This record gives sequence, C-alpha cells and structure tokens, in this order.
Amino acid sequence: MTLLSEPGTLGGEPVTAAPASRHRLLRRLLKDPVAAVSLAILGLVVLASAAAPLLTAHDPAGSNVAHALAPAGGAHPLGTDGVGRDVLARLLYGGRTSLLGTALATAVAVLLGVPLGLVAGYFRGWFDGVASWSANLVMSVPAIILLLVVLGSVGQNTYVAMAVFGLLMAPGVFRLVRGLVNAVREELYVDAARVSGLSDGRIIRRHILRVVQAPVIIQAVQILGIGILIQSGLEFLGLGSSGKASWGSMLNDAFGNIYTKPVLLLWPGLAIGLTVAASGLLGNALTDALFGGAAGRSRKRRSATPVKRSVGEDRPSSLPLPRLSGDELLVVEDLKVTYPKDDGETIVVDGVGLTVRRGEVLGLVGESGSGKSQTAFAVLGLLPAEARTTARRLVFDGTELGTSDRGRTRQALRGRRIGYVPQEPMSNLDPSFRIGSQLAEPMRRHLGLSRSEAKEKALALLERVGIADPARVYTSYPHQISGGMAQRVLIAAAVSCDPDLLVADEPTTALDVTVQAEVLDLMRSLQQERRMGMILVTHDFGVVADICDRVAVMQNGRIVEAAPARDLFAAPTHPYTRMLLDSTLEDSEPRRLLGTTGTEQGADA
Ligand SMILES: Nc1ncnc2c1ncn2[C@@H]1O[C@H](COP(=O)(O)OP(=O)(O)OP(=O)(O)O)[C@@H](O)[C@H]1O
Repeated sequence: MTLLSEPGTLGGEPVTAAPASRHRLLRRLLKDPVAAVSLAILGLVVLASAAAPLLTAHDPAGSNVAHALAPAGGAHPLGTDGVGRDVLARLLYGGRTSLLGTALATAVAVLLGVPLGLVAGYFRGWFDGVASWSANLVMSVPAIILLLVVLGSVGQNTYVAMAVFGLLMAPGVFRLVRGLVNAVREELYVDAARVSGLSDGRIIRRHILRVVQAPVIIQAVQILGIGILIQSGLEFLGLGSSGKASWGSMLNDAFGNIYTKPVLLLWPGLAIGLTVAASGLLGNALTDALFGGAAGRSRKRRSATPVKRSVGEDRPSSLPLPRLSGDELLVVEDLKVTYPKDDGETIVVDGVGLTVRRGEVLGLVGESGSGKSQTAFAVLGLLPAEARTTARRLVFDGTELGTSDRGRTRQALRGRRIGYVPQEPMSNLDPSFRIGSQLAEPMRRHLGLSRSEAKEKALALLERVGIADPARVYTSYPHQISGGMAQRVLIAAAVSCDPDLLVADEPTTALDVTVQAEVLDLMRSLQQERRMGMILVTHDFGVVADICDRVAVMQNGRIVEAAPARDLFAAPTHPYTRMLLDSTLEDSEPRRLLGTTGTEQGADA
C-alpha cells in the first residue's frame, strides 16, 4: 500500500509526543508568566462579578440626580456617573452582563459549529455540501447589519444580540472542526478503529473529538474576547438592554460626560481592555502549551494522490468464476474498484476473483501499485469515500457483504469476525490512549466482557504474542514501545475477538529484518492454532514461501495467475510471475526483458 510518510517516522520508530494530561497542561500554563497573569485577571473579573452583591450595597440601576458626578470616596469608592449611579456597583454588575453575554455567544458558536463540523467532516457527502454552503452564506452576511436588523425587530436585548453574534461565529468553528476532522479521518488508527468494529459515533467520540478539542478551546477563548468587544460596542451605541448595567452602557454614559468627568471612561475601559487582552493572551498561551513543544505526531496518511494511468480498458471484464467446494470462508467475484478523475475513471482493481478457505493463507503478491491493498481494503470495506466498488459477489461465510463500506453487515463483522493487521504499526495506534485501553475496548464491545475480564484477556494475549512484560506494555502509550512490539500489539488486537478471517497488509514491511521473521512465525502459529483464513498482502516472495498456502499474483489491478504456493514456485506459468520470481533471485534478468506481459489473461485465486 502506498503511504505518504511524514518526517521523523522511519521504520516504524516512534517520535510521537506523549499526550498532555489536563494536570500537565495546567502546570505548563502556570509556569508561563503571561498565561498565569491572564488566568489571574480573568479569574478576578469572574469572581468580582459573581460576588457583586457582597462587594457593594448599591443598586447598579439606582440613580440619584442630586449626587450626579460625585467624586470618588466615601459611600461611592469610584464616584457616581452622570445620573448619580454608583460606578463601582455598575462596574461589578456590568461584568455579569458582559461575561454572560459573551459566554452565551461562545456557547452558541461552539454548540452549533462543533457537531456540524464533526458530522460534515466525518461523513462528508451531501450534508457536508449543504453545511459548507450555509456556512459560507452566513460568513458573507455583514455582521453589524444583521445585528441591527435583529435588534430592530425583537427590541433591544443584549442576550438576543449575543446569541445572534454566536450564530455568526459558528461558521468559523464549523470550518475549523471540519478541517481537523477531514485530516484525522484519514489517519490509519481511525481506519484501524473502524476495522475493529467501532461504530462511527464511538470513533468520533473516542478518536476524533480528542483531536478537535484543543483547537476548539483556543478558538472559544478568542470568541470570548471578541464577544466582549462586540457587546460593549453595541451597548455603547445604545443598542443593549436598557436599564441593565454593563461595561458598554458605562462607556456610553462616560462619553456623554467626557469633558466634565473623563475619569468615568477609565473604569469600563480598563475592565474591557484587561478582559479582552487577558483572553487573547490566554488563547496564545494555550496554543503554545498544547502544540508548541509537540513534535509532529508519528502518523502516516493513505495516499490520496490520484493516479494517471488507467488499467484494463482493453481487457475482457468477465472472468471464469472460482470453483466452490463448500469450505469457502470468503468468495469474491468480479471485484472492481474505480476512482473518478477529470476525464472518466481510473480502474485500480479490475475484475478480481478470489477465494479463501478456512485455515488457509492466501498470498496476494505483485509490484507496488498493482492493486493488492485496494483489493484487501475492498474486502474490509475500508476504501476512501470517493472509491466506487462493485462486485458480482462478495460473500463472507455465506453472507453477502455488499460493497457499501458503511453497510451494517460489514460493520458488524469488522473486528469481530474479520480482523486486520496493518502495515504501519505505530500509525495504527492512537497516540492518546494507553495500549491496554486500545486492546480492551473492542473486546468489551464485541465479546461483552467486563473491564476486568477484558484486561485479563488482553494481558494473556500480550503474553501470547511474545511480549515479555505484558503488564508494562498494557499501561504504556504507543510512543513508549518499539515498532516490533507495536506490531505484536496489533496482531493481538486483530485476533482478540477470535476472527475467522485475518487480512494482513504487508505486516512486516515496516519492521526490522530481525523482527520480521518472528512476527511472521507468530502470525502463522496464531493462524494455525485458530484455524483462521488469511489474506496476506505482500510483495515479498520470501514471505509467501514462508507462510502462504496459495498465491494470487496481481498486475495492473488484475489477478494474472493463481496457484498453490508450491506449484507456483515450481512452475510459474505467467510471464509476469516469472519476472517477479526471477527478480527476487540474485542473477535476475534485467526488467526491460520482462516489461511485456504477452499472453496475459485473467485468473481467479
Ligand atoms: N485514493 C485513491 N485515488 C486514486 N487512486 C488510488 C487511490 N488509492 C490508491 N490508488 C491507486 O490504486 C492503485 C493500486 O494501489 P494499491 O495500494 O492497491 O497498490 P499495492 O499493490 O498495494 O501497492 P503497494 O505495495 O505499493 O502498497 C495504485 O495505482 C494507486 O495509486
């Protein structure tokens, strides 16, 4: 399978940063003087506003014209405003209005933007189209004009204005979340979670939300700051709730008395300035604390680079069907996978037919790009959304699976009866979770085990796959174990629910040569002990010779030869197979002699 690797992730060696716990995050924030001061200011503002009735006995709305513009001191520590209201009381109670208003706006933006972004980014399709179009539409509306229209029609109400402002901010949150989800849904550990049979809802909660939450928190803090500015602006213009103390209305009053008592501008200005600055600085500090030190995560993405070639246009599309003996676990007939491109479609799997019997290992071999992984993914139901899959039959243990990746039948089987061992061990483990929880979760779900039963079984499995210290690995994060150990963990996970069929996609490619043989031995012994059927995707005839019973050779999306492994090695019939076999020998023929495929014809495995 072709993967784009990110820097620092060679050979499955881990470079993943440990996930920051909440405590560690708080500690890191408190160590940063800017963040600590910002937190202290915001905490003080919130506390003072909440404790307003304890800090002042004055009614913030109670005016006494006889005491208008009284200087600071005595009963009025900060003096009175133009109509004799106590400035300190208005400042404290005004903080409540400003904070509640901006919290409302932030809540509306987050509560609308996050779920819509999650659904649009994860499921894409028509919902994504409609939601993105609506978000663009809302973003193109001039905010202040909409606010004026709304306030004009429902009357002057600060909270309605802030709810509308939240609505206007929601597309920003939506786009942020959608973008993040789009990126993370291609991660291999998300595929692995789908293979392990987790439902979409659970994958979103468990794997996607974790990635989204930090940027959303940062954006929410920023909306809080902007919300205070917008709200104060509206109230300064006299568009807030009349009679309610707020920092914006204090500014309005102060502006009217700017020549007689300019100090009135100081208090609301200071409150607004400090709160907005503290929110902005806290947002920056959070960004640094959450992302600043983190090395890029050790993740690899499946290539989405469209290929230019089209295969199989000139070939017969109907193939002889596999002969059925009754012991077939998986029967695939005329499987075709295509991707749309500008001028039509690219065929990457073209009329593949294969059969896997119980207890049998079928090797899928061929050069890079020949369609091995796409065939395996089609069986697993893990192809990208843009892939179009058709098959005359795709039958697993007597049940027609259909070609919809999200079909309920397919979801119910993945992880439970069809296991998957991926190529890149590190990228298929979620860096945010301990190994134990990643192993136990599918067992609890599929086998209905309790937490302690799942733990017990996970520890036994870790021991079975040759991990010397299962208890330590159980509590480790993926970055704390080696690539070879991670692959053993994934093999343990793949067999944890006793599947009937195991699909292994180049399971040893990313490993050290010394570890490869051990992992292959382990897979063979597990497969024999559990009598599982297995599809092993590989380009390595050494691996085929080691553990495969039968082999199917793929070229340009088609199976060109299929035979028992022994026969294929003894007497390969297809020129392409001979070329592949020859090129594994030291004195292989130069490949230019083997480029033409001559009498190539379809075959089923
Ligand atoms: N998302 C995609 N869009 C278009 N073409 C794709 C996509 N994913 C894979 N392909 C193409 O499908 C073809 C078969 O890819 P596949 O990954 O099955 O090859 P492979 O035989 O497994 O090779 P490798 O051993 O390198 O992984 C390749 O030409 C590849 O470029």
